[in-house]
Amino acid sequence: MQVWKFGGTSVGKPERMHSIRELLNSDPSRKIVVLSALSGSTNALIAIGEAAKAFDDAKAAALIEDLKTHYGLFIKELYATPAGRANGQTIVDNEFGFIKSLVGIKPFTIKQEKELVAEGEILSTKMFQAYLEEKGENSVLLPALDFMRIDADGEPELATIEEKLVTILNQYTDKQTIITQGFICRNPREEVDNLKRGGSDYTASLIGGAIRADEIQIWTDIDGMHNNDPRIVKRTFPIRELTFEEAAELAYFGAKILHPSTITPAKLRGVPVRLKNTMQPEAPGTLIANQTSDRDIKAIAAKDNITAIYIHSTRMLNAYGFLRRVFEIFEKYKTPVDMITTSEVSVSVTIDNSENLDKISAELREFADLEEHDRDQNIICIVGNFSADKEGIALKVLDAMKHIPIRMISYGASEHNLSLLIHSKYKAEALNVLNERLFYYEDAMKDIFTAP
Ligand SMILES: Nc1ncnc2c1ncn2[C@@H]1O[C@H](COP(=O)(O)OP(=O)(O)O)[C@@H](O)[C@H]1O
Ligand SMILES: N[C@@H](CC(=O)OP(=O)(O)O)C(=O)O
Repeated sequence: MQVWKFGGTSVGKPERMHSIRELLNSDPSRKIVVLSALSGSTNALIAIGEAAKAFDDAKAAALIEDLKTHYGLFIKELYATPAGRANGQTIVDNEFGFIKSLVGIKPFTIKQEKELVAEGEILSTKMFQAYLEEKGENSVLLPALDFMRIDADGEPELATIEEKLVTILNQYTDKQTIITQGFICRNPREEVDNLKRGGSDYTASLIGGAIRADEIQIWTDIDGMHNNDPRIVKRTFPIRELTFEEAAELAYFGAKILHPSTITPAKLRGVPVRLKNTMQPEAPGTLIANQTSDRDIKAIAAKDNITAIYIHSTRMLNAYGFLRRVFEIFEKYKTPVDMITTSEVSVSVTIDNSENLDKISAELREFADLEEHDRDQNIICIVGNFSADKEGIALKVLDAMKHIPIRMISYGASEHNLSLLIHSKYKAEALNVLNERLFYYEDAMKDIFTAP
């Protein structure tokens, strides 16, 4: 069995949903199909929630009407028959009736907000299942809220997911296609919750891991993971193969095509992940698996909104226990640290969640001196096979960056990652100069020095 996930752009237009059906039928394997909300819907639902929170009923009602109109037009093109359209209209009327009732609850709490945001995936999957039914396909809609669980820390409970899903799937052995929602889940209080923005990729990987799928395919609007951010850099190309470790580093450090946690369940259960393009299905895409390929430097990614914290020990040389005390504070505030550099008396760290920064700083000041934090920083992450015997990689990176001020460097923690901290104003320049130096320079040199 395979798990195929289609993102917001892949379900965002009626004709795209038609293409998904064709894609599903062009491959004989049984599949669990994970769908995101129509592109733009999650943002629109969040905006409705913001208006409700602010007691701005008129604004909330207007935003709801706009979104409902969008869905009304969508279903007109999605279905071919009057019966199909009537079915689609019932789905839209029911879900928007529910959305209105949610927004009417005062005060509008986080519980209602999560139920509201979940409506994006509920609508897309119900509409798609009704479309497959109209076409007489052998499919069923399986609510993710029946099996997708997170714990009190927001972490998915893989064992529970596996147990519930396997039991449910046993009832549908005759179904060729099983549709479910990405992103949404239940928390330990049984409330509707979610896996955070972009979380449908994670759903697909959790399902793929839970059922030990043959393959997980993430279908999106680009022909695989590119060697650099195509929104910022012009000359990028798709990478054919990545190891789980390389893909995890890229996703964590900003390659938007994958949710940062996607790789973990797939890697745990050894399920390969393939990134494919809905608009160009014949393109090979990117295969993420255990194998390595020989190119040393694979790709570059950038993570935004980073804050750097510079901590100096007041006890000076040979103080032990200092790092433990520092990291206990970050642990206490559940704030992950991305980059770390140390000297004998100082440690610098970066974080991307600065929600508790004031409290963290106050506790650090009890035993350390802090410099002023550097906000609006960017981590540039170069990913590849950097095993200890490889020469010259850092030289190439630093050569490319010679005109850009570097605040921190992290190299050697993993064999797959070299990270640099720079101010975000240099991000586009850094991605572009690294792209030219790391991926095109040698070829350009060959052209210059090879006699025609
Ligand atoms: N290194 C990269 N390789 C490929 N795409 C990337 C990369 N970095 C950023 N992206 C962006 O990720 C987008 C796909 O992710 P996303 O919008 O979340 O898709 P979906 O809606 O299908 O989940 C691409 O359109 C591309 O602009
Ligand atoms: N709808 C969610 C989940 C998601 O993963 O979307 P996408 O597959 O379009 O990134 C979001 O917008 O965050």
